[in-house]
Amino acid sequence: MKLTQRYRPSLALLTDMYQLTMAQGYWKQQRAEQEAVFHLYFRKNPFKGGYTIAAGLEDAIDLLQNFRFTEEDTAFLAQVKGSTQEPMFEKAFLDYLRQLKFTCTVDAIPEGTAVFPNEPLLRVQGPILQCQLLETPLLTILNFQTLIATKAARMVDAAKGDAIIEFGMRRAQGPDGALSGTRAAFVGGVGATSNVLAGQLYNIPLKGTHAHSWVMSFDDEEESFATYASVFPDDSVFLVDTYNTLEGVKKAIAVGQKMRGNGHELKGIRLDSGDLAYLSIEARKLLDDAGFEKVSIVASNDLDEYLIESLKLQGARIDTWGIGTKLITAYDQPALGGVYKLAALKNEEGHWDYKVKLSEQLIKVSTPGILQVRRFYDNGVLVGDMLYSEDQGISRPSTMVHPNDPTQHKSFKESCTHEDLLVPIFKDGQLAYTSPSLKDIQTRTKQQVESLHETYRRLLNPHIYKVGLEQQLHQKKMDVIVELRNRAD
Ligand SMILES: Nc1ncnc2c1ncn2[C@@H]1O[C@H](COP(=O)(O)OP(=O)(O)OP(=O)(O)O)[C@@H](O)[C@H]1O
Ligand SMILES: O=P(O)(O)OC[C@H]1O[C@H](OP(=O)(O)OP(=O)(O)O)[C@H](O)[C@@H]1O
Ligand SMILES: O=C(O)c1cccnc1
Repeated sequence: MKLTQRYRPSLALLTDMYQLTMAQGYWKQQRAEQEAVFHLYFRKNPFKGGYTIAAGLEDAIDLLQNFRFTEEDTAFLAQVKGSTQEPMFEKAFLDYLRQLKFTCTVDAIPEGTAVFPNEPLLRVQGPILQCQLLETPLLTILNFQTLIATKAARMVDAAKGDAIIEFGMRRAQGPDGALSGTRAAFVGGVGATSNVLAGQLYNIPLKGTHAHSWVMSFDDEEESFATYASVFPDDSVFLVDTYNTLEGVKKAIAVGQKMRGNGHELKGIRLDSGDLAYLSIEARKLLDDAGFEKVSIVASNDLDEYLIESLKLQGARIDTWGIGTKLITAYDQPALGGVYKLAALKNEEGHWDYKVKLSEQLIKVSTPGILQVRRFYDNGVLVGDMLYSEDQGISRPSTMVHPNDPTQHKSFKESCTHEDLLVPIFKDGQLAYTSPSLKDIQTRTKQQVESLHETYRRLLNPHIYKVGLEQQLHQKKMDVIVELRNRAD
């Protein structure tokens, strides 16, 4: 189900107040329709990782498609007061908002694509007033989902083909954190969720076991398993650690034998405490010795990609990883830090003026232009991304300049293929894109991660993937920086 169906048909007020005050400023200056280009990008991969997985575009599209100010929205804005108790917004401006139609052209990198710092995930071109209002909602959607999809992809990569179930709702940052977090976790590659509403809204497979309370509500642990099995004879995964884990496993086996006698098979056991390597190895022995080789071992308890990697190295016999807190809260990085920056503005002669936000450090100076990302592949493996401006084109197709050290260049072999990553989403306000199914997006994530060299995938000190600037773009950026610095002096 779409974002606007979930909350309200118009999400135009889902923005920061300053976007609206600036909007009124542009309108008053008769600059509301001045053509602008903004880019949404982040500056650092999250979790000290080597890559990021783009997510959230489908929700962003829904928001843009339904972008309009209703009577109710402008009525609310009409009664917002400034410090002198006068209305903040003029009636004529609110009338303007009321008749505003979304007319921007939007290009974006499809969900499930591996993306890197400083490249635009999304580009908005259109009247500056509209572009400006969209900054906050686009960031709120794309920052969070991209963050969670990346966390999930890292866990999926560490699990090396084992299933992951997302268990995070109870620890999520509120109901929307749980819903869009579960969606993004699925984009990142988890196979199922315990979140029933997300299952309904996004068609994500539902899975679950039972809690300690079930076992504790009986006088006898074995009876609790047997009773659960009588209710779900073909879908029983017993939580065995309420009292003594290995004794719990033996009781699960005893119930499994009775189930087998009735023509049913125990599906699994879950470990939720203690040394998960030792206990899973011992549990596996007990299960195998009793003829339950196919019973899977689910583990949970504050897991993340590092623990998955470590437990695997320790020889843990875990088949399915149940992950809650550290996935849904993006532990230990609570925000992606994506930004949305003005990059070009059309002047009165109809030419683009390039815009940059200066900073002491070159890495933090935004890249101006109407940017596109050209990705180069060597035999299907990603080898580098070149930012170029669509109005300038590309002068030296196979060489790019290091973004923070112009003395360094990177060249691509003649045999490399390439692809431009930003694809048309809206043309002059009209939708020009069909979102793939969530399952197809998940498949894309898997293929993208697999096409990254393993040095970018390792958890500790991964290699830095190269994102450079096309020659003319680099030159133009330097010219603009020099001009701005001269003006500022
Ligand atoms: N073999 C292991 N190597 C590294 N970490 C492990 C191993 N086994 C379990 N862990 C992790 O260590 C942490 C231990 O958690 P904790 O201190 O809560 O202990 P516990 O066994 O869960 O105790 P409690 O019964 O209080 O829940 C968890 O994050 C768990 O996933
Ligand atoms: O550990 P997480 O990655 O966050 O995964 C979710 C946790 O939620 C449940 O525990 P909770 O303590 O809420 O209840 P329970 O252990 O009594 O079932 C479950 O047993 C997991 O341990
Ligand atoms: O089904 C489970 O085992 C489950 C669901 C939510 C949280 N922890 C565990």
